[in-house]
Amino acid sequence: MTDTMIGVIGGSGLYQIDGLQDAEWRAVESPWGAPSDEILTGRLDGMAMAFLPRHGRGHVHAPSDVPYRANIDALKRLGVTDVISVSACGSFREEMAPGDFVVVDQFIDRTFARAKSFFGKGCVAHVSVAHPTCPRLGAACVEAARAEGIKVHDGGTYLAMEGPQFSSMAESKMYRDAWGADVIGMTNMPEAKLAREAELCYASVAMITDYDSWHPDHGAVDINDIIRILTGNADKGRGLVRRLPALLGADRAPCPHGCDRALEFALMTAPDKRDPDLLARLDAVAGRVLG
Ligand SMILES: CSC[C@H]1O[C@H](OP(=O)(O)O)[C@H](O)[C@@H]1O
Ligand SMILES: Nc1ncnc2[nH]cnc12
Repeated sequence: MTDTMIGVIGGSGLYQIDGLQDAEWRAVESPWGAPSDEILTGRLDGMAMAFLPRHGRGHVHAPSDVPYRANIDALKRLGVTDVISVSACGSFREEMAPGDFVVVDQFIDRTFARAKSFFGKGCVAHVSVAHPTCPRLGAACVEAARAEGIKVHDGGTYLAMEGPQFSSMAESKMYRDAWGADVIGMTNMPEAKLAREAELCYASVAMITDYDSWHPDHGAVDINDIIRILTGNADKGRGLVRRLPALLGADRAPCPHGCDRALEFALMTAPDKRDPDLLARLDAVAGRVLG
């Protein structure tokens, strides 16, 4: 058993959470660069928690510029075991309406301008992302959302696009009709892949703000509409987070899905061929298997 520590990555419209005891914004250094912002640490119902605004307070980082590796490394360094990613997204499904939440369980990664791995030359590793989110953590998010009275969809495929522009109508229809995506956003990749490499359980709570551009009765995505929905959603997101300590419990059994052991058989580079500089940077992410 280890102690559960929840890390929340707040997306657009969620730049802080309230109600933490001993709350303190802390600068966390990472060998992967500076995280998006300081990290708010504290305790919620006795459980350690860390909150990091993905775009920084004041929304300074564009989706392509979010320091995803530094963010995940910094959370791991603080002792986080379970990451809840909160994001705004567009919907490809009539029944997934603005204001609803989706606990995402699959991704299509269309991003192309981001560093996607902690590993590489000098320490190659291949982890599985067949099931990129943690079912145990996702189930807790669904339960927390229902307890808060939020309309939540249990499962959905999130298409991660590069942005920062929204999709054309042709792209939107292709993602929906040909590719079967349910929602679209710009940030959950490579975040989810990096969390897996760092052996962190990861769940994605997507808050629907719009119908992207496929819907015949809705026009193009309008940022003003998104902000209006986000303002209403932020409190719902905070309510969901407040319920998690009671649902997850302080004593953390090993993840039944193996998220916390993802690197067990992943390292390929022979020990004598490993790059000491890269190994030093991997101290938090892969210390368990690198020794
Ligand atoms: C404010 S609309 C576009 C912006 O919102 C989403 O951000 P996040 O996932 O951090 O909530 C989307 O991915 C875009 O970055
Ligand atoms: N339609 C959309 N496409 C990409 N990211 C989004 N974030 C919120 N709505 C979005």
